[in-house]
Amino acid sequence: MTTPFNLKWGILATGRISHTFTKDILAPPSTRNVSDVSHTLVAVASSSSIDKAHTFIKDVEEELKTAQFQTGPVKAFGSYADLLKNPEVQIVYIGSPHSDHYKTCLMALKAGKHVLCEKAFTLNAAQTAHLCTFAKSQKLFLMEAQWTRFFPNILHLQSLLNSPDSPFGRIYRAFADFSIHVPGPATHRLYDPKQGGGALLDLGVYPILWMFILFYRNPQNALTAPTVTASVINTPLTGVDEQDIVVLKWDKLGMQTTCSTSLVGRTEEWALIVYGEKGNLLVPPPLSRPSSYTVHMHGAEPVAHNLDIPGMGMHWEADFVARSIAKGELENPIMPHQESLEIMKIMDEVRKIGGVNYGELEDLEV
Ligand SMILES: NC(=O)C1=CN([C@@H]2O[C@H](COP(=O)(O)OP(=O)(O)OC[C@H]3O[C@@H](n4cnc5c(N)ncnc54)[C@H](OP(=O)(O)O)[C@@H]3O)[C@@H](O)[C@H]2O)C=CC1
Ligand SMILES: O=C1OC[C@@H](O)[C@H](O)[C@H]1O
Repeated sequence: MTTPFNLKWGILATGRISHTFTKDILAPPSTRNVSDVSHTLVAVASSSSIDKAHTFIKDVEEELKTAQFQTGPVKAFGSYADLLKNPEVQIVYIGSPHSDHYKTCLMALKAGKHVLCEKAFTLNAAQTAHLCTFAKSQKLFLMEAQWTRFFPNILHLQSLLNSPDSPFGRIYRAFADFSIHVPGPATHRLYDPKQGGGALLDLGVYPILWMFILFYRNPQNALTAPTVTASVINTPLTGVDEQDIVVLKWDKLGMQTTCSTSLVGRTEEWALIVYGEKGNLLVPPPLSRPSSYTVHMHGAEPVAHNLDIPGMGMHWEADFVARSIAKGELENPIMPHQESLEIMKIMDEVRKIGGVNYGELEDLEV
């Protein structure tokens, strides 16, 4: 048996999702039948206090100990810049708010680190384009953490729907929705324009990315971006988008898809319905991590397929990142730069229609 490629991670930001991601990547790869790659946590940084980094490490270690997982010595830092000076760190995971992604990605790339950055990648397409070009010029790996794309069953669905012999036949249309119910307060990350708040960047990215999973790569679509129309309602609380309805028209496929998202009135029952000539595909909420999908062929009983997800399921994207880095790839073919850019362009268009902008945070710092 060959030794697995081990990737050494630094975590930037000690919030909710960094915690989930860190626990997932430290679960033994054997728990998900993986043997070619493994992950080590070498450092954690908080932008606000070194105590938060220490607490984060302690909490993760405590939780993993209970499950009898092992971590090695982990260094704590009180600033992102300090962690980036650590030569042991090969890649950073960025779990800060949307408004911080561009600045921190750029800083990490300038420090010579590979980067996996949470969704939404940046505040706008120009920032994404700049990061992708810069990462390539530095020969560094860069990826937006669209983790849902890496679930084995979702990769299976992707190839099924994009195959010339798709069991669903011609697809007529599809509806996807990711809505939750968080009616405030104005200081909440989702409402705060200084953190890149609003439904679209946080949740609306998922219905759009599902349409990319299912349709963008269809051979007949020839990697053509859809045209976009949208309707947006902004919240009186802070002016960011509370509700977005986005219609994507895929001319080469002769179909259109609806993507909706809202911070109030959460999705019930089905989050995605794909209507096909021979049958329908139904996916329950949340679209970030559905626990099953149902195939309902016309004239037959619906068949539910459960997704077996150890932990939260964020390790799968990390495994693919490790494989890319082991091979010297600068982007991963499952989540390539071009798709992040196309999705960001769609969201730019929607924000333009809704008049939502983040002021100087949208500038390009170089
Ligand atoms: N993939 C997924 O399923 C999910 C992804 N996300 C994404 O993760 C990111 C963070 O979300 P989440 O973890 O819920 O957010 P949290 O508010 O829980 O954590 C964000 C962390 O970012 C750091 N930070 C850096 N700059 C700022 C700033 N200006 N204001 C506030 N915090 C800052 C802070 O850590 P410190 O002080 O230590 O630097 C903070 O704890 C977002 O991009 C979001 O879209 C969120 C939830 C689920
Ligand atoms: O990515 C996400 O998925 C789950 C949501 O609850 C969260 O707000 C969002 O950031």
